[in-house]
Amino acid sequence: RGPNYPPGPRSLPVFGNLLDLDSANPWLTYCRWGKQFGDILSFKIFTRRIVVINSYSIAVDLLDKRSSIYSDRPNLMMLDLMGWGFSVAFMRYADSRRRKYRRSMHTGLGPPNAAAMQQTLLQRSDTLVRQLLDSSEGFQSHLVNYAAASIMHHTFGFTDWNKYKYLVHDVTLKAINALSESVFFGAQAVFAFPILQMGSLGVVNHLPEWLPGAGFKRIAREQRALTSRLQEEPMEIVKKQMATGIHSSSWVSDLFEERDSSPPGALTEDNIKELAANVFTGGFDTANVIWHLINRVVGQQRLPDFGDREALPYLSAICREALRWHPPIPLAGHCVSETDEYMGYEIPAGTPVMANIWAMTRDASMFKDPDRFYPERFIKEDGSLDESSSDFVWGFSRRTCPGRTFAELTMWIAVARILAVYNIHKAIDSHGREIPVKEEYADRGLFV
Ligand code: HEM
Repeated sequence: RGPNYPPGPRSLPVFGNLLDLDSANPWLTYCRWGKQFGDILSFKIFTRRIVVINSYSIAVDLLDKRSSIYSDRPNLMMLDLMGWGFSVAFMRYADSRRRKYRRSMHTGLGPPNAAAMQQTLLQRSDTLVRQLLDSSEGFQSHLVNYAAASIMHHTFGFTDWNKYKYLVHDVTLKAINALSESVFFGAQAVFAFPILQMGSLGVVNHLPEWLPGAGFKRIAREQRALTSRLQEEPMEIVKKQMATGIHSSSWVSDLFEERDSSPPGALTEDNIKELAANVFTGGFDTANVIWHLINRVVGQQRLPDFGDREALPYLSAICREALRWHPPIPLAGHCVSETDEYMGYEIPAGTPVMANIWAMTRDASMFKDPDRFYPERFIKEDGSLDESSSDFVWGFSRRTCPGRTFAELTMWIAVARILAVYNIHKAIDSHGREIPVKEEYADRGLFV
């Protein structure tokens, strides 16, 4: 008898449970298994065992309380080959850059830098509201552009969207889409490619490109070209602008100035480049949340700004509910770095552990009538906002989202201003009936 792993479905000899998975919505398969096997379960992709956590309380027990061993990520050679080695999201826990970058992101994108972020977002949301008036059909692309332009503005100081939008559409989004389409057909898919687990670069490099299944070499080459552009090009522009003294101050220009004054531990130029690329590639899911706005109108004489945030808890509740109802990252994949025991089960070192955030959002004991979009659930009896009950949508403990404050501000001001100016209602079909809003994932972000 093998070790006492968490229970799970029977698996086939070669594929394991690969064929059982709904590859577009694996969290739904995990929910189904959860009903059968409990809130902690395990299954196999080929020979690789994966643990899934379906409940918030178990996620807290393991990912929070034992975070020193549950904050790793799997070793994915393929990502390095594709040039994604800069990404904090994929970095191993012990990587010395990880803590440095997270600390710096907290300074640049967290509460300490709220005033600068708010300044940027007021300008960008103003543009968004105007663009929606010019052409409301392009609603979704306006939102993507708003999220991207805000990040570009804050990070690099690029205010002229038309001039720099190629960096988003021709470089960054292409890199993200290619990664999620060609390699990630579901977060667990990375575990499905045994080749991704291969610890040896040498082997990958020696496979001829024409070999069936070796198409990843071509993908990797194309990806490397894009990931290198997305790291180099904006940085070169900022450096040139700084050299000629015409730059607008930005997070990156501040980091360069800090580096030049050389305090101990300052980031190197390579660090700054990688850090900026993290932010640039991290922010796009924000747009999807705003997209899921539902019909509620706030009457205002003027456009709301950040000073109104305290006084408008219902707006914050709408943002919270949008994130709960449709979490942009439905699965957070951690990896356990030491063998652990939980509830009598063994979880061997190196096992990927998936937190099924989507399942937690549908837990009726935490959220009554969980499929209903109902912002009021976040308003307490005294009218104030319930601040914490859905924080898990930002992930867990040492790997929680470092872009949270930036994303929350980006969403809040866009939602506030759109609702202040426009009536939003459900689309109407040809018979004049409302088309219900479906909770579904149209495209796949990096983690989905
Ligand atoms: C609505 C918007 C967003 C949501 C819901 C979200 C949610 C998440 C979640 C669930 C994780 C995984 C946490 C875990 O593994 O436990 C994550 C990681 C991450 N997010 Fe976000 N995020 C959003 C926007 C952003 C933005 C705007 C940025 C950057 C500007 C960003 C940068 C990152 C990075 C770098 C990581 C990896 C952290 C690590 O592995 O240590 N995210 N995010």
